[in-house]
Amino acid sequence: MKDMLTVALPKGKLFDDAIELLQEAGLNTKGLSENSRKLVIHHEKDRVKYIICRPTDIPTFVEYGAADFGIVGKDTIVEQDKDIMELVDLRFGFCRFVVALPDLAAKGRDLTQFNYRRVATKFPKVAETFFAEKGMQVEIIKLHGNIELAPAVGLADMIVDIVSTGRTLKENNLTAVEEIFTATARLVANRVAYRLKHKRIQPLVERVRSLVKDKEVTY
Ligand SMILES: Nc1ncnc2c1ncn2[C@@H]1O[C@H](COP(=O)(O)OP(=O)(O)OP(=O)(O)O)[C@@H](O)[C@H]1O
Ligand SMILES: O=P(O)(O)OC[C@H]1O[C@H](OP(=O)(O)OP(=O)(O)O)[C@H](O)[C@@H]1O
Repeated sequence: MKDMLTVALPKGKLFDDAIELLQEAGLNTKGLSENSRKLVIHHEKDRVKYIICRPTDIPTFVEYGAADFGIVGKDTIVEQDKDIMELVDLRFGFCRFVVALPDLAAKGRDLTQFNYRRVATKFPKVAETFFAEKGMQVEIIKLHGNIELAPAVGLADMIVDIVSTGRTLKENNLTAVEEIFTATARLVANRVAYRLKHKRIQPLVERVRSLVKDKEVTY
C-alpha cells in the first residue's frame, strides 16, 4: 500500500526513547513492547507498521526498503556507511567513541607509543580510519560485544568502543585516552520511500524535528 509506513525500531538501549518520540509525534505506538517476541506490529487503520530489529541491522532494513524509515545510532551509521538518508538528530542515546588503554599502560604514555599493537572493537571501520589518520598501523580484531574483556585477557592491547557513563571502562580498569567522536540516535530514511511517500513522511519528520529541537541531549 502506497502510504503505509514501515518503521524499523531498534531493540535495546534506544527502544524506549524511540517509541516515546514517535508517540509524541502522533504515531499509534500501541502494542510496542521490548518484552514481546512479536517482531512485526501492524496498525492497519493508522497505516503504520513497526518492525523490531537488532540495532546494527537497522541501516540494512532501511537501505533495502524493507523499512521506510528507522531510528539508529550515529555510531552505527558511520561504521556501516550504507546508502540511507539521515534526517534528524534525535538528541537521545548520547555516547562517545573512545580509544581506551589498560589503566597502567595509559599512565604517562602517548597513544603513538602503541603503534603495531592490537585493537579490539565492534567498529573496525571507525577504528581503521582513526588510526590511519594518525599514521599508526594497528591490527584490528573484530568482536561482537564485551570489548572491554579483550585487554584483560591479552587478546588486545587497547580497545575502540562506545562509552556512555564510563562505568564499564572503570570496572575493567581501562582509561579513555582519546575521543574519536560523539554520537546520538538519528532518524533515517530509505531514499526511494522518502520521495514516493513524501506526503506522509515529511510532516512526520517536521513534527519530530520540532519535538527534539529544544531537547537536552540525553544518554
Ligand atoms: N552505553 C551505551 N552503550 C552502547 N550503546 C549506547 C550507549 N548509550 C547509547 N548507545 C547507543 O545505542 C545504540 C544501541 O545500543 P545497544 O547496546 O542497544 O545495541 P547493540 O548491542 O550495540 O546492538 P546489536 O545487538 O545489534 O549488536 C548504540 O549503537 C549507540 O548509538
Ligand atoms: O560507559 P557505560 O555506560 O558503562 O557503557 C558502555 C558500554 O555499553 C556498551 O556495551 P553494551 O551494553 O551495548 O554491550 P556490548 O558490549 O555487548 O555491546 C559499550 O560497548 C560499553 O561496553
